[in-house]
Amino acid sequence: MGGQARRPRIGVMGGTFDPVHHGHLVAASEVAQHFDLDEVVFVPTGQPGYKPGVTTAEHRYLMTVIATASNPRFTVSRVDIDRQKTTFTIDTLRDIRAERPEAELFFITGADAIAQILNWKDVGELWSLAHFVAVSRPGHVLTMTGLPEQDVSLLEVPALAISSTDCRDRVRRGFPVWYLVPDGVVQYISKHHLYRRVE
Ligand SMILES: Nc1ncnc2c1ncn2[C@@H]1O[C@H](COP(=O)(O)OP(=O)(O)OP(=O)(O)O)[C@@H](O)[C@H]1O
Ligand SMILES: O=C(O)c1ccc[n+]([C@@H]2O[C@H](COP(=O)([O-])O)[C@@H](O)[C@H]2O)c1
Repeated sequence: MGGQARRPRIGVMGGTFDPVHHGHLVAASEVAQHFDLDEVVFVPTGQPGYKPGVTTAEHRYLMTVIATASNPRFTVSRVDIDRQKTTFTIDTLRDIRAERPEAELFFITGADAIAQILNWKDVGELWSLAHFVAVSRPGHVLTMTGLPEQDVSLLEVPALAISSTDCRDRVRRGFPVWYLVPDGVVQYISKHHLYRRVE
C-alpha cells in the first residue's frame, strides 16, 4: 500500500493589482518554486477600504487574467470581487479554504504588506488558515519582528523596483509601461484609457 496522498499546496496572492505588474508575477513565481506549490491563485481585492479611488474591480480582474494566462499554474479568483463588501484577508482565506478544503494554503505578501499584518482584521485567526510567505521588495525592510515564527517565512526574490502607483503615474504622464507590466496589460490599459485622468 502507498503512503498518504500529498495535499495540494496552493499559493494565494492577494492584491489590488491596479495594475498587476512584473513585481507581483515574479513574487508568485519565486514562492511557487521555493515552496513547491501546485498552483498560485491571484485574488484581486473587491473594495479595499484602506485604498480609496481604485480602478473598477472588473478592469483589475481582467488585467490579472491577461497577465497570468500564459502560466499553467497561475489562476485568478473572483471571491473578493464577488463578496460586495470591504475586502479583508480573513474572508479571502475562509472562502478559498471552503472551495479547496483539502489544500495547504500559502498566503503571499510583499515586505510592505507583511509589516502591516498585525493590524489586519482577525489577525489571530489568520495564522490558522494559511502559512504566510513574505517576499523582499526594494525600499522595504523584510523582517520577522513581532511575527509568529512557525506561521511566517521570509523569501528573498529578484529585486524589481516596480509599483502599481508608479505604473499609474507613468501612464498619466505619457511615459511607457512596456516591460514593467505584461504586454497584454499595456494594451488593455491603452484600449480602455485607464489611468489617464486623476480620479
Ligand atoms: N515589486 C514588488 N516586489 C515584491 N512584492 C510586491 C511588489 N509589488 C507589490 N508586491 C506585493 O504584492 C501584493 C499586492 O500589491 P499591490 O497590488 O498593492 O501592488 P503595489 O505595487 O504595492 O500597489 P500600489 O503602488 O498601488 O500600492 C502586496 O503584498 C505587495 O507587497
Ligand atoms: O485583512 C486586512 O485587514 C487587510 C488589510 C490590508 C491589506 N490586506 C490584504 O493584503 C493584500 C495586499 O493589499 P494591497 O493593499 O497591498 O494591495 C490584499 O490581499 C489585501 O486584501 C488585508
